[in-house]
Amino acid sequence: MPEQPSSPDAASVCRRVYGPAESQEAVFADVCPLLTSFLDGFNVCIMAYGQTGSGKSYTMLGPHAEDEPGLPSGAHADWGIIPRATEELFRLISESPPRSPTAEVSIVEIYNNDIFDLLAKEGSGAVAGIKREVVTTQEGCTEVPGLTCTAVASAAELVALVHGGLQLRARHPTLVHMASSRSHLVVTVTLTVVSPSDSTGQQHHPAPLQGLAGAGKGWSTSPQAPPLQPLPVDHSGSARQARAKLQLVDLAGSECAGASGVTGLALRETSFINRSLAALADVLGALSERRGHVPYRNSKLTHLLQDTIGGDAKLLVILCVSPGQKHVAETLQGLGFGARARQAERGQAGKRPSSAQVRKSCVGSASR
Ligand SMILES: Nc1ncnc2c1ncn2[C@@H]1O[C@H](COP(=O)(O)OP(=O)(O)OP(=O)(O)O)[C@@H](O)[C@H]1O
Repeated sequence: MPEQPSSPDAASVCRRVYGPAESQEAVFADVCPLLTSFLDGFNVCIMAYGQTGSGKSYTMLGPHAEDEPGLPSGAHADWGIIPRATEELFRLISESPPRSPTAEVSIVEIYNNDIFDLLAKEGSGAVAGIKREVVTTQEGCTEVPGLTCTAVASAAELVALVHGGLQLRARHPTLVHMASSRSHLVVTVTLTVVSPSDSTGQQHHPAPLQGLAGAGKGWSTSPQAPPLQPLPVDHSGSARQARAKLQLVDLAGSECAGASGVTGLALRETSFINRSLAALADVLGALSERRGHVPYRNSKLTHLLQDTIGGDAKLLVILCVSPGQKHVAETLQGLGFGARARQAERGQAGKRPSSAQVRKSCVGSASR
């Protein structure tokens, strides 16, 4: 893909197009503000979408992330969004007031429309991808009963867990990509702020996190972050909890079975991948058209991401496209997906309790 949008389509889809020589750092600079939003209490989703082999895993994780034993010390030009976001997140948390949020992480892959918990341990203590289900709670939030959520206190801990999860992720060589990911990877970071009640039993608002980001706003008072009602608030006991969710998603690649030459099991995987990506496009389409019904439950992927792509959440889609002429059909298909994501910016989710506007953005990324 050329450095500048080459067609009205590309120009209208993308907020920003990154050329082949653009650094990981430059891409992350545009992602970074969403971490501030997360710390302000918004649910946030950052996902990479594109055809197989176009650079999604590179963008989200970095090169050979499955081989990297954790977050290396010092600067690393090749780091992808997940290690960079993790590091930035904990930097911001370290600048928070004394009542800082606690962070938990869960890591799942969605393989053939089944959710596997990549942090779950068997009785022997070995990590094994255990199958889970996603449900919608009475409050309208998504939940995965039994999902392993591990408390993390540093970026290194979190990235080490991601590394461990990647060891279990399904991969399969295809004609297009020798190390093709056959599943969607979803890393979920949940921040919890607990605000204790005072001696009268009166409950305070959750501790403002804005000090972290210097925005001067709190979880429930920020004029720049008005739509905070949808945050699940747990009034159990004497403390009040507010949670915000960040989902970092490395999608499996869209794929033309003819081009990738897959057969048998891999062909079945391709079919599930393409169906779930179509379901994601349908959800974005429904959001952009402000339809009353958003078909989140048509696939496990969209059901799992419901809290961070619908309602008042902030979604950032990075489209990875191939610079090769022979991939132009896939590139156009990716731009079509991006256009839906972009249009959803002004849409509303029908099932969310708040009618506040959905805020979404789309960033185009050309892979090298
Ligand atoms: N910007 C880049 N600079 C250098 N190498 C890159 C870049 N983007 C991708 N690559 C390399 O191209 C190859 C394919 O990239 P990657 O694994 O990220 O593709 P993918 O879109 O995740 O593929 P799949 O959907 O099949 O899993 C990898 O070897 C990766 O390191």
